[in-house]
Amino acid sequence: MKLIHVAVGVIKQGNRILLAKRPLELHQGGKWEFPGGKVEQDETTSEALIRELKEEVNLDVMNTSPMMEIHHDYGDKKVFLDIHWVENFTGTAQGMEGQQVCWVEKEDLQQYDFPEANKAILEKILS
Ligand SMILES: Nc1nc2c([nH]c(=O)n2[C@H]2C[C@H](O)[C@@H](COP(=O)(O)OP(=O)(O)OP(=O)(O)O)O2)c(=O)[nH]1
Ligand SMILES: [Mg+2]
Repeated sequence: MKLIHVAVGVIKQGNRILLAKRPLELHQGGKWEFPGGKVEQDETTSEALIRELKEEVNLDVMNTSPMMEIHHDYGDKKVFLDIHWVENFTGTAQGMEGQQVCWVEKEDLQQYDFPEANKAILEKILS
């Protein structure tokens, strides 16, 4: 099975984290995610994340810093999530692909339905 390298951003503003809802037709559709997307050839994770966050949520990101890496097998798809913190950015978050986005207080994150692989990310954010 193909392994997909995904750049994922935990975007932080004060005590809040940005979430986006995955469109229903996509893999893991209908669940909440930390915005991001596939890393293309010849791109670093940070470059991919900066590109994706502009495309998906219209944020201009200055830099990112590595947070954790997760390998997960969904059965129909294997992912390598390369997760970075994003704290330096400008702009107002909006769902550029029609998806819902929202800023959520850290303490309220557990009320949202995430893909299975995200459990460890939540633990890290709350630790
Ligand atoms: N962006 C993001 N993806 C996640 C998270 N958790 C998680 O398991 N994933 C998985 C779901 C998808 O299989 C994959 C992300 O793929 P993607 O966003 O680049 O691709 P996509 O499904 O939107 O498809 P595409 O149209 O961009 O090709 O990683 C998360 O928190 N954020
Ligand atoms: Mg995406």
